[in-house]
Amino acid sequence: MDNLIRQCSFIAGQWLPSEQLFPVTNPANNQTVVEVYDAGAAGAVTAVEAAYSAMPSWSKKTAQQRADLMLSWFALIMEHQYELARLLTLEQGKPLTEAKGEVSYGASFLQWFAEEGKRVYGDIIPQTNDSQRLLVLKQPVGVVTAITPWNFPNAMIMRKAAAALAAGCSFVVRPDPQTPLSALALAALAEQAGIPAGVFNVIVSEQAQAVGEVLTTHPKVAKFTFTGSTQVGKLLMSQCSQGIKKVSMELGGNAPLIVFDDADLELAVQGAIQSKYRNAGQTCICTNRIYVHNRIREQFTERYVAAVKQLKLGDGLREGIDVGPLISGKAVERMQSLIDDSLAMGATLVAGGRCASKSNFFEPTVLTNVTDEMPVAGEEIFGPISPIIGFDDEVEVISSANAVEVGLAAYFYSENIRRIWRVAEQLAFGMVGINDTAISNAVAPFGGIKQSGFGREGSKYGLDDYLVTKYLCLGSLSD
Ligand SMILES: NC(=O)c1ccc[n+]([C@@H]2O[C@H](COP(=O)([O-])OP(=O)(O)OC[C@H]3O[C@@H](n4cnc5c(N)ncnc54)[C@H](O)[C@@H]3O)[C@@H](O)[C@H]2O)c1
Ligand SMILES: O=C[C@H](O)CS(=O)(=O)O
Repeated sequence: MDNLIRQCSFIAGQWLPSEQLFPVTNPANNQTVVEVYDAGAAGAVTAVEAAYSAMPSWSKKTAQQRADLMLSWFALIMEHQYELARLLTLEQGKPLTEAKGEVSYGASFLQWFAEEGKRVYGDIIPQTNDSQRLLVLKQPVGVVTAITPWNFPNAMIMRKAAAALAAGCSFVVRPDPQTPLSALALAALAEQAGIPAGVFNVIVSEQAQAVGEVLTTHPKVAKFTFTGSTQVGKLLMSQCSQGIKKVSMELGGNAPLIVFDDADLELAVQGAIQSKYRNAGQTCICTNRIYVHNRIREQFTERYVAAVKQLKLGDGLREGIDVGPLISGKAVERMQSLIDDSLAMGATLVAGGRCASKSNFFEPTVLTNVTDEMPVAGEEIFGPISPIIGFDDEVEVISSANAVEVGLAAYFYSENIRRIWRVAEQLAFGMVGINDTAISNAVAPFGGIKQSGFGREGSKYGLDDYLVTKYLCLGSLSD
């Protein structure tokens, strides 16, 4: 067995087995990779208690001492980048090149927040009378719990854990049970790096609701952070309200990609392909709707379809694969119904559109003559389908782009600087890619508005969610 594969939850620096095992399967062949122990709600309680006990000594360390340990962890992750990537592809399916990218992207948050943690400044406020001195302290919020999704089983954890640890908080995460191996491997490397027991804990369990209850309501939890669907985010947010936990939510998206008639067409085609088919379309910021000005729609579609047909579909462990399997048979069925519904409503299938029998491999698909009324435009696809929608007018297309309940990422292509500023300022999204779709970066604030959630991960804003502001009023100082 690879030396980074673990089968037990990591709690208080211990690998804890349990009574119940469940399989982790490879979506490329539905074979069991390994069985893991289900820690259940009891394990979650033990982890929260362990994080609570670890908090005082961890928060008392200097920012430099925490940074040194975080950078040791960073170094071990990068040293084991290939092993971590292979494990990620085995459990999630993405091509190895993408998995390696995810591992280094996740690790970059350790590097970034190791430094940011050393710049958590307070304030001295000019006093309004001579007998008082007014100060502001920033302090760690306390025990942080997290629930993360299967589509980025490494980076979605590191994007939270790095900020929490840098702020002086201890951390408990429950990864999606379809993809727990990456989280457990990260825990093994945290242990090797000398991250103290109880500071970073991983709970593996299929009991989503029961574990979620603990992580959102336990009295010793100060903050909860979630990455996942808007639907589940709403439920978990309501659970957090019982104890008024500090909350951050990274939820669903429905990204428009607008190609204006003054766009660099080749740039737009390549950017749309990258954004649409990364992780087989299973990312929160994947292009979900492609709006193309009618004057260039035929040209764009021809080039785009030709590029889509070049994409290689297959097992992510194989060389030269561009698109891996979807996470499950359920995801395949959803793609098929989105396509069937769209065709029934007048869309045209011009590439792909089916799945190799009894597998999770869904062909990269392109639909044209799509309208905003079709589910494939209104819903988050989370798969390898490109809906192309024509438009004539800038005002009309901005209104269409914004006419969704979510607001995570948006993209557009134009070579006109006046249009760039006009459109960028009117798009109702947390992040906007302009003539580029590779926008994710630890130094930049990642997050959405509307029903895509709140809070920002990465950037100089990323620590705010893990700190509390305390006002000190030092009085009776005058003689
Ligand atoms: N904004 C972001 O940064 C971001 C990143 C990745 C994914 N996402 C979103 O996540 C969704 C896809 O991921 P998913 O299918 O894993 O989402 P999901 O909401 O179904 O699951 C997310 C996590 O929540 C857990 N969960 C599900 N129901 C729960 C419950 N009742 N109580 C406690 N935990 C529960 C799941 O096991 C998983 O670990 C998409 O909507 C995507 O846009 C957003
Ligand atoms: O799926 C959502 C992720 O946040 C995408 S990325 O890893 O930040 O690009």
